[in-house]
Amino acid sequence: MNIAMTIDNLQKNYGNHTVLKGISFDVKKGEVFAILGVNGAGKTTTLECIEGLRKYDQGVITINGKMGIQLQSSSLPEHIKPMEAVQLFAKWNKVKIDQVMLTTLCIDKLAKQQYFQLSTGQKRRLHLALALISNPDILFLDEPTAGLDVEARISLHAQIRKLKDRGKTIILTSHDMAEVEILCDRIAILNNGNIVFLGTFEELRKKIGKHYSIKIETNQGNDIVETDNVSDTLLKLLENYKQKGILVLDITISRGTLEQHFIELARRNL
Ligand SMILES: Nc1ncnc2c1ncn2[C@@H]1O[C@H](COP(=O)(O)OP(=O)(O)OP(=O)(O)O)[C@@H](O)[C@H]1O
Repeated sequence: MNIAMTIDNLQKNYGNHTVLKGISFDVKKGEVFAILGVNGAGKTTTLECIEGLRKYDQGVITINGKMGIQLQSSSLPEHIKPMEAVQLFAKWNKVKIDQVMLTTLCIDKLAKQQYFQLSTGQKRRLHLALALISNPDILFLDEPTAGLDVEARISLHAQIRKLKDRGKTIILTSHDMAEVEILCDRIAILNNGNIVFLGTFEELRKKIGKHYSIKIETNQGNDIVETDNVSDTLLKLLENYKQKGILVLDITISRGTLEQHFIELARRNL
C-alpha cells in the first residue's frame, strides 16, 4: 500500500461556523506534505481531526501506520526535565529510548534545565523527540519552525529531511512559503473551508500561469513583469524600450516563488 493517509469528505463545524466543507486528499507514504492557508483557514483543525484530538461532523479518515504528533508549546508540566519527559513517553509507548535520535536532536545537552527554562527552539526539538519516541510512520508537525531563529530553522529542516530519508511520512503546516518550497513534495491550500489547490509546486506554477518574473533595469528605472511566455514578453518589452530610446542595462529572469503563487491563488478565490 502506497498511501499513508486518506481523508474523504472531512467536514467540521464550530457551532454554525463551517470550517471544513468536506475536504478530501491522500498523502503518499514517504511524502512531506504541507497544509497551507491564511490564518484561520482550518489547518490546525484539519490536523487535529486527523490526529484524533478533535471530533468532526462528517467524513472518513484512514491512516495506514503509527502516528507521531508534535506537541504544542504549553503541553508539558513546567518543571519536568527533558529526559524525564522522554522517559515518561518511552514508558507510555513501551519502547526503548533511541539514544541516537536524542543525540541528533541535542536533547542530551538539555539535562539540567526544566521545561519552562527551555527556549522556543529547544522546546520544539524536545517536542519532535517526543513525537519520534514511538518510532512512528507518520509524523504531524503543526508549524514546526514558527518562532525559531535561522540556525534552529535550518537544523529542523535537516531533521525533517533525515526523517524523510528514513521513509517517514511527514504532514506539516507552515506560514513560511520558502520553507515549504524546499521541504515539501506536495501541498494542499485551504481557503474558505475548501482545498483550492492540491499538488506539487510545479503543478501550482502551471495552474497559476504567470510563473516567470522578468526584471529589467534601464537608465530610467526598473520594471518587473510577470509572464508565462518569457520570449514573447521580452521581445515586446525590448521593442518598446527601443522605440522610446530607453537603454536596457540588465535583465533577470526568475521563476515565481511559492509565496507569489499563494497570494495569487488567494486573490482569485476571494
Ligand atoms: N475550539 C474552537 N471553537 C470555535 N472556533 C474555533 C475553535 N478552534 C478554531 N476555531 C475557528 O476555526 C477556524 C480555523 O481555525 P484553525 O486554528 O484550524 O485555523 P489555522 O488555519 O490553523 O489558523 P492559524 O494559521 O492562525 O494557526 C478559525 O476561524 C477559528 O477561529
